[in-house]
Amino acid sequence: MTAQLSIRHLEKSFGAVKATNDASLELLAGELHAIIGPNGAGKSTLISQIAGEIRPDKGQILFAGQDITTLPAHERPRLGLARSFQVSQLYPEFSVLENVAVAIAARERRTYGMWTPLSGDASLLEPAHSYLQQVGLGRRGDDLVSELSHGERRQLELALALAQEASVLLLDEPMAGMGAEESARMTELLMSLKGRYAILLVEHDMDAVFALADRITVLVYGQTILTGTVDEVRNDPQVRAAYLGEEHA
Ligand SMILES: Nc1ncnc2c1ncn2[C@@H]1O[C@H](COP(=O)(O)OP(=O)(O)OP(=O)(O)O)[C@@H](O)[C@H]1O
Repeated sequence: MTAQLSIRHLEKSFGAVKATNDASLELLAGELHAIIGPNGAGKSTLISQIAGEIRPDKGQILFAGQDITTLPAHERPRLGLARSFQVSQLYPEFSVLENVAVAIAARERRTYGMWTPLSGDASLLEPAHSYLQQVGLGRRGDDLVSELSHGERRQLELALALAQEASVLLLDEPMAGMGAEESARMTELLMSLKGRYAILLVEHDMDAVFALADRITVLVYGQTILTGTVDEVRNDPQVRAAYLGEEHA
C-alpha cells in the first residue's frame, strides 16, 4: 500500500538544537497515527515541516508518492494535506457558521469583499453547516466565535480543517488546555472521523492517544525511536524508560 505521507530522515536544527534529527514515519490511508514524545522532542517542528511552514535541512516528505519537501505551505492543502487551524486564525466577530463559510470560499478561491454578504450564499452556508454538524457544533452556527468555550473553539478549528476537503489531517494537540469533559468530547469526535481521513495526531493526553491510535510513533530528541501499535508502544522498555513512566504501563 502506498503511504499517504512518507516522512524520511527529516533533520532540522535551530542553532545548536537539533529539533528533528532523523525523524521518519509512514502515514497510511485511513489510519490514525499518533506522535508522542517528551516536551521539546520535536513534535511541533515535525508537524510544521510536514505542513510546509518550516523547511527541513535534510530529508524528504512524500505525499501520495509525490515529493513535496520544498512545496510552499499554501499549496499543500490543494493536494489534500490540511493542518488544523490555530485559534488566532478564527474571526471572533464573525458567526461560527460564517467562519466555516470563509474557509470554504478560500478553498474554492472565491473572493469576498466587505460588501459581499456571506450570509446569503447557500452554496457556502449549507456545506458549512454540515461541517459544523460533523464536529458537534450544529446548533452554534449563529453564535459569534467570541461566545464559544475553549473546547468549542477547538471543535471549530477541526471543522475548518474538514472544510479543506483534505485526505490527510495534521492535528497538533487538539486537546491542549481542555478539561476532562472537553477532552472526552474531542476524543469521541476524532473517533467519528477515524477511517475517513488519514490523521497524524500530536497529543500529550495519553488516555486519548491510547483510545484513538491505530499506530503510535515515539519521538525522542528529534529522532523517531519506534513505531507500533498501542500495546507494542506501551510495553516497549525503551519507551517506558524514555517517556511513559509507570503510570500508563
Ligand atoms: N523557532 C525556533 N527557534 C529555536 N528553537 C526552536 C524553535 N522551535 C523549536 N525550537 C526548539 O526545538 C526543540 C523542539 O521543539 P518542539 O516545539 O518541536 O518540541 P515539541 O515536542 O513540540 O514540544 P512540546 O511537547 O513541549 O510542545 C526544542 O528544544 C525547542 O526549544
